[in-house]
Amino acid sequence: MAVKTLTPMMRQYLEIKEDYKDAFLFFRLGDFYEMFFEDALNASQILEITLTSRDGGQTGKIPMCGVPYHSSAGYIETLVRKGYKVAICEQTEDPALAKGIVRREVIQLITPGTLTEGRTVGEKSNVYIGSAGRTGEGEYALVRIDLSTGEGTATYAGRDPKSLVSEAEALQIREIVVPDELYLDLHEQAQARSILLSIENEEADRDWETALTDACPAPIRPSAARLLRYLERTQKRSLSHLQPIVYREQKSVLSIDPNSRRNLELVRSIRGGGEKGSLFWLLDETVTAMGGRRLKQWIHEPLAGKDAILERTDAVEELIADFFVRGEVRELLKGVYDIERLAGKVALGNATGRELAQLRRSLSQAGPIRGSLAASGGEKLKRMAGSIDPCTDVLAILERSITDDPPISNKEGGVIREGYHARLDELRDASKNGKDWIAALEAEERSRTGIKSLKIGYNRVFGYYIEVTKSNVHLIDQERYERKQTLANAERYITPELKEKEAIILNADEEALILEAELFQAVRDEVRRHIPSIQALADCLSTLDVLTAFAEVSEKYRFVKPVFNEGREMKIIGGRHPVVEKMLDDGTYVPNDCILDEGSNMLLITGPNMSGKSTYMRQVALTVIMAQIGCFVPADRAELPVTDQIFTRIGAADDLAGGQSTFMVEMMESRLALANATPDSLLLFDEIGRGTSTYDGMALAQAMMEHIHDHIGANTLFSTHYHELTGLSETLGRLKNVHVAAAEQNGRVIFLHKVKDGAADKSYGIQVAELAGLPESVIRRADELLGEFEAEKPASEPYTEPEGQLSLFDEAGEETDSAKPAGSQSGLAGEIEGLDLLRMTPMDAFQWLHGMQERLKRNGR
Ligand SMILES: Nc1ncnc2c1ncn2[C@@H]1O[C@H](COP(=O)(O)OP(=O)(O)OP(=O)(O)O)[C@@H](O)[C@H]1O
Repeated sequence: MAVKTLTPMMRQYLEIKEDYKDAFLFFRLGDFYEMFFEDALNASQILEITLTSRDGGQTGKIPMCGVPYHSSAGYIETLVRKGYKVAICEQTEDPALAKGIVRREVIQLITPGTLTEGRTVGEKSNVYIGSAGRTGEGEYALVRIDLSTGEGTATYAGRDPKSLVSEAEALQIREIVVPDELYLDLHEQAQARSILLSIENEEADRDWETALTDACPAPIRPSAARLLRYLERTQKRSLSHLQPIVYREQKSVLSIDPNSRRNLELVRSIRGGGEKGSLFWLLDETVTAMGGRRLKQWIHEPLAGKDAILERTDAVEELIADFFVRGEVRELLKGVYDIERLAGKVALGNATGRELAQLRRSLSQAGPIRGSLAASGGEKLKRMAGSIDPCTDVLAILERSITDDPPISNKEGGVIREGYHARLDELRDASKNGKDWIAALEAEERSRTGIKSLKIGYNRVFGYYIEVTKSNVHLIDQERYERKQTLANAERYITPELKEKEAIILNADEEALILEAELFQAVRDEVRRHIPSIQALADCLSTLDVLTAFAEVSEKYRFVKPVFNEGREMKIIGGRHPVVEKMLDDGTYVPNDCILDEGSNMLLITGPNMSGKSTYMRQVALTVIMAQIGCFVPADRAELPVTDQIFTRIGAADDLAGGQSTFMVEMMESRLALANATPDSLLLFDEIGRGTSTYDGMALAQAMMEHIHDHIGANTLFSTHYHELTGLSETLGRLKNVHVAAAEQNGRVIFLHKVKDGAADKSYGIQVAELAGLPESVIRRADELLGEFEAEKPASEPYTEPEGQLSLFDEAGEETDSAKPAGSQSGLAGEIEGLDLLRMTPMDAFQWLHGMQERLKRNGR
């Protein structure tokens, strides 16, 4: 484009746009933000606003669209939510004083990871911006910061792009800042998960001591530095509320891989995707937004150290015991606003008078909360009381300076309290006296002239005026009144005294507004100096909120305090799935025990479809997680080890977004578990291998169980429909069979949901299908076919006699007669034994099987 031929303003636009090519440039023009060229074409479509054009000088018409300044927030949010960036370009000098074109600058770049306000910024959710880098060792470092609250954490996140991006997704990161060289590596994965990648190659030159906690390892630091640089560059505001970034050492938390978090429905349910039905939903009895966010963080990162866990569970126990203190604390907490975000707003410079009043109200609750905890009998609660600093300095400043009920916006004044500043009081007095004088004048003029309808009004153009209807004009003193404006049926006048008072009032008002803005700014700056203590208080109160919520739910749902042992034994008596139990809501949930010990730490769970196998497995995982976030657990009694990692392979949440097939996801999750699990881990495998052919599936399932048994030794729950696998308990010493019981009544299956020792005897597949309402004809036919299959199959074939089937895989083979296929196939076992499976491809195996089948057919003839 021939830039020279453009108007000067469009040249200014293009110069600024040059630096923000990847963003929508909101260019301030009077009361509008305008967009031009491509931006206008795209935004008009996305935002469904009218596309117009503007004269661009010799270039002709330029596409343009705009949104009013006052309602811009919603439009900005829409664009950012959709993954775009918006650069806000303001006029940075007074148009009245500008020589030529008004100076304009981008004052903020709003991106998906830095959107701190708006409808869609959930109160109880964090908005994280992340930053990734690669360490010398080839591992990814992942740092995240919530700009609205100032908190930041850092971790290592695996070695491949997929694990990094899915970890970022699990950590609710919406945008990842990366250096150039990582962009291509991560691009595809990030796009699949709707995470924006932004490039930043420079590092911030902030004081590093304050940006990171000491524990943060050196390889992570460059990622943090780039993130801070990006924030400095895009926000162009004070970031003084950013707290030191805390390093999350993998060992200190119970690690749950992203798929497992999803599968276990920790913060979101799989069906529907909302919070309802998740563990968070069940436990969230917090009363502050900060508490809600803290609870989510805890659920994301349960603890893995006994002492740290006991700090929490002991406090919960004390809060349960002290009903009175708990009630009082919860009541007081209800008066606490989101001080963490309020502190963020103070730092970012956009806290209003009303928000400072909210901060004041919140701080005023801290003292009583501390008092209440201190008066309780509990040792932990007393200790918590000691760590609450109610920020009395800040409270005193706010009490002195801010009015009781400031208006939503600061524009009209009314924020600074009377008595706070002598000059402001004087000005307000002057204005008030002037207004009183005018009110008196109105009364006086009415009685003097006898015109009842005479009134004194005000508008911006003419200032104060005396208005008299036309029919009364003859009654006034024409000498004293100067006519200023004529309306349809009234005349407006001024008098010299009125103008004199007007000058006093307007000057006083104007000066008062300016002074008030200055005073407010000073108060805000003063508060800003105390941000670290406000954040410390926010930290204490959010923790307290979550602990009291734990006490509430634990009492309400009859949870018990878990006992942690030093070993790996797990003894859950009368355990329940807390969410399913709540959903049933009729007391029909059937509690079950789960005992894993030295002798048997692997359970192979069989039972009909719908009997409750997967619910049972999930309840064990949830019990472990609840215990390790410091909550009580849904059981009559629970003795638990401290688990270091949980891996699950539970169906339902297939990674279609990531472009994986069901079976592939299953295998990848299994690989993750087998590669990373330790003896202290908990593994849950729900129907492994069902995504492929029966033999493949069964073979994989058995091989995995053997591997876990022989090489990992972790507590493991394995559910299966392959009854053939139940014989494995004979060879794997620590594997125990259990089944979820069902009964049959009049040909119909009845689910008992009770977990019992031993393997299930029947699968009831067809009965369950009948329950699901499959057409009767199909059910009848299936029954018929089942009868045929069972009758046709020789004793040695799968499905009829578990032991027989199993022996096909049995190394020894010759132990049972049934292992030897009948008659002429007597060499089969030997041949199978001779196969070098590790060197065979699936195709080889298939061909071998095919050949074998051909032989059998020939022999049969
Ligand atoms: N202990 C229990 N008490 C009461 N109801 C239960 C219990 N366990 C499970 N249920 C109910 O049974 C339903 C099916 O449970 P679940 O999905 O765990 O079965 P499953 O055996 O894994 O089934 P499938 O093999 O078909 O996947 C659950 O939705 C729940 O409503």
